[in-house]
Amino acid sequence: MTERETDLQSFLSWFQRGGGRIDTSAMGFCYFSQAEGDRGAVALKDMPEGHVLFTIPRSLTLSTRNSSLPKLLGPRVWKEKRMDKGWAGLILCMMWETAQGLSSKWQEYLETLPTTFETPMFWDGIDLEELKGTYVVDKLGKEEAEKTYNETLLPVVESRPDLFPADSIAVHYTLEQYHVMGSRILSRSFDVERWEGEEGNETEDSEVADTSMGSAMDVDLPTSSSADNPNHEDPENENSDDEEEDEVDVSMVPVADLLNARYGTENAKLFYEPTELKMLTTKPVKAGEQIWNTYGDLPNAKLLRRYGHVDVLELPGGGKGNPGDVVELRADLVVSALPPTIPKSKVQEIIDWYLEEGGDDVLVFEADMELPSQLLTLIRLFLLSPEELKKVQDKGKLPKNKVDAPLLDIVIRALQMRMQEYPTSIEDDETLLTGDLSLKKRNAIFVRLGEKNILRGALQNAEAIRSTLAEQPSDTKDKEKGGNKNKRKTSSDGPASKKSRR
Ligand SMILES: C[S@@+](CC[C@H](N)C(=O)[O-])C[C@H]1O[C@@H](n2cnc3c(N)ncnc32)[C@H](O)[C@@H]1O
Repeated sequence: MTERETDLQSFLSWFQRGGGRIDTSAMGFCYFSQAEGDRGAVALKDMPEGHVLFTIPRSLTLSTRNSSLPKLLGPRVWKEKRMDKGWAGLILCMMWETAQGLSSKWQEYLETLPTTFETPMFWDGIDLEELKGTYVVDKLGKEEAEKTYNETLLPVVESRPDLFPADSIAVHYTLEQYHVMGSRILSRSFDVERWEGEEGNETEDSEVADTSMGSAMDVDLPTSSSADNPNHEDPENENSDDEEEDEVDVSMVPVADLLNARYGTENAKLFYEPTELKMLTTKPVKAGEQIWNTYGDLPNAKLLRRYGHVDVLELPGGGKGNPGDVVELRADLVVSALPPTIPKSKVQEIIDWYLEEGGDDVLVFEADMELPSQLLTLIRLFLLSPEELKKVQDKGKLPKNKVDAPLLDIVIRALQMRMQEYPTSIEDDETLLTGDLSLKKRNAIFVRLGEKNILRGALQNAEAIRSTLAEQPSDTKDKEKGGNKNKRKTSSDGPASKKSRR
């Protein structure tokens, strides 16, 4: 047995001693290549849907509810110091539990968690250059994380030398450790819904545990596999709804976090019960297949940013990539693509009104290459006459999609400008992928190539609609709505009710 295998075995023994149960006749853990996720689980026999692969006592999950640190600091201080907001509290608990060494209940678990990551958060400037054109770097949230560390976490640590001895600060409570713990949470935590009446829900402790902002994987009610508990976004970038925060504990869930995920392959999911969590198969699984959890079939940009890997599958239209890819187009780029004849003051007024009405500041193109309806709506607003615009504003309703040549010209210009944000072409990237590449570079190329392919498809779609319109008699041109009568499609859903959370 290699050293890594021995470590994994001793971790699994710890798990079982703590009350965790694994059906070892049905499932085993093994090592894949790093590009394929390192550790993972495989089925040892055929299993039907609903087979219990393993169970985890709630007491073995690591959260601000289960760690003793919040109680030692005191619930009032915990809240006052904003340890109940975002992930700072859980990060501090994980740091503190690590510092406790053998006396921490989770020592063996914490020792198995990664200390290095393939996520761009840890890349140097040269590697980050490979992501130019994607919005990944803008969303890393490194500065925000550093601010939270310096302004929120460190003052707590320095205020209680009895809990955080001075000589341990430089070892366990550093900024580097803060990023490591944050990355562990980002890539491995679960939103675990509280069970009604669970200890602490009505007591002072429940206030202590009211913390959560984001996590990696879903947990479902035992009775409903469709009742998704949607993932929050990362804490380093976004705020989540307080209501949702009240209902879940962001938790590190030993063993459940050993499962990898790949687009469209989920065959197991975590369900919660009053005292334990259960990993069940969600479809029949054959012996030898990998057990896949779901991370939500995310686009490669998000997978890379959160988890440090990308999904590369055969695509229906040929080539390889992630069918869940998307590309984002910022509304300010749409504004830059407008004809100079539209006065700046009008542009600003329209943008302000559009955002107030719930329009999105980022327009998302998906792999189906459809033109997002919000994009069409936004551009239409700029093309309305002052009278039409006033009518729309008086009604307080965004206009319906109407696709015509002036609108498509702007769409095409915006897409071309977006494409120019990438320093390399699609052909460059395809050639690069045939060579010998570092994992980081390969992953970055798949992210940007997936986005560019969508942009190219959307551009071709827009050009095709424009040509179809040009061929039509002039009296029918303006009547086309949303491209329905054209072969190529535009998206038909209305504007989102919330601004995008980036
Ligand atoms: C929840 S953990 C899964 C267990 C992990 N493989 C391990 O060795 O501990 C998530 C991490 O696994 C890796 N991973 C998961 N799915 C993957 C995939 N399809 N391809 C490559 N890496 C994957 C990524 O590094 C990700 O951050």
